[in-house]
Amino acid sequence: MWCSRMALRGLQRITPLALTSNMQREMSGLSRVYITRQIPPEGLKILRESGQVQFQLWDSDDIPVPRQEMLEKVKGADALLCVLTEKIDAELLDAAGPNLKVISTMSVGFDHLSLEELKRRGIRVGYTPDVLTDSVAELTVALLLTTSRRLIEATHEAKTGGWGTWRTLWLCGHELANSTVGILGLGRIGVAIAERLAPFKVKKFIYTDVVPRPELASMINAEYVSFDELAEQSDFLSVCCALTPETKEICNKNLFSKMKSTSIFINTSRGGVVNQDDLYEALSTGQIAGAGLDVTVPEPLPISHPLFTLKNCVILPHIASASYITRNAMSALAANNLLLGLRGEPMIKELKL
Ligand SMILES: O=C(O)C(=O)CO
Repeated sequence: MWCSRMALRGLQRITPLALTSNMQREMSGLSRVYITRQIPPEGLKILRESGQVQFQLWDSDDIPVPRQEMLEKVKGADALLCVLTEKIDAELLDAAGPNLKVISTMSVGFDHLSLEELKRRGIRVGYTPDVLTDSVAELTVALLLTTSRRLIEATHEAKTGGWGTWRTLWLCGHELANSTVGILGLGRIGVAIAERLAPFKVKKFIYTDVVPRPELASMINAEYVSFDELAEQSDFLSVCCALTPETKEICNKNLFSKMKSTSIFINTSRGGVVNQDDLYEALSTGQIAGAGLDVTVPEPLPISHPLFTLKNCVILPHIASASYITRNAMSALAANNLLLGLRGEPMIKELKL
């Protein structure tokens, strides 16, 4: 059902069957929005109270909207609010039709959006950077320590009888003190991770990117190095770059073969930047010491996947931004971007296409 503020208060029932969507829109004066997921309450509240839109949503957080359902439901919409599991491509934009003016994604990543198509059609795109930086940086540090200090293995041993006497080299890991931490793709999140790691007495931060980022680098005293130098020198390598055609599977056997056998690889960006077969090889042969992944291809990673068999690989189910505050902030920002976009005003966070 399309829900406007009035309808939600039970003052008005939408929608006489004989009217086309354009007629309904013109009569109500409200823009039509399709929301592809049950998003956290802050965003829904903003949309409801705006008096600007009527919306219809896929009312589940547990199952993504089936593609066919979405293709039908977007017909005639003025705006879509989506999450990262929905592919917004030419087929979907065709299904939505010419009224569609705004896509607002509740994510900082935008690899699920066909940007060329959106640009060609003059559709504006909102996204949600910044509000999730703290949460993602925090989780990255947690994952890094969990992997490097082998916490999952350790709790498993403690629970299952593997805890014998105190042993001199049992469950030894790698420490951050005096280490070199490398960041692949320096942006807000990379800086926030480094700021949190610095108090662990990291010796040096290095980074690589398409071009040097002196302003960001100066915040964490990081040195710009080549891709190969990053691989060779990092004791901990944290992937923070966006997934683009250029970064697809950039972490492959070429990178892993240059890393130290004591190095820890961490990925909280997108699974697609890693060649998982090459990573499995590097982990299982001891080419690198361990990997912590919050993101994989596909998601969810099938439980039969070989990476799950490795003790030195910690896999999380894409939860880097999963704190109540952050997810509500993302939801609110996505709603506000959408409303501003529909009014033809600058969004709070808009992708430059
Ligand atoms: O916002 C994103 O892009 C995410 O991956 C959510 O953590």
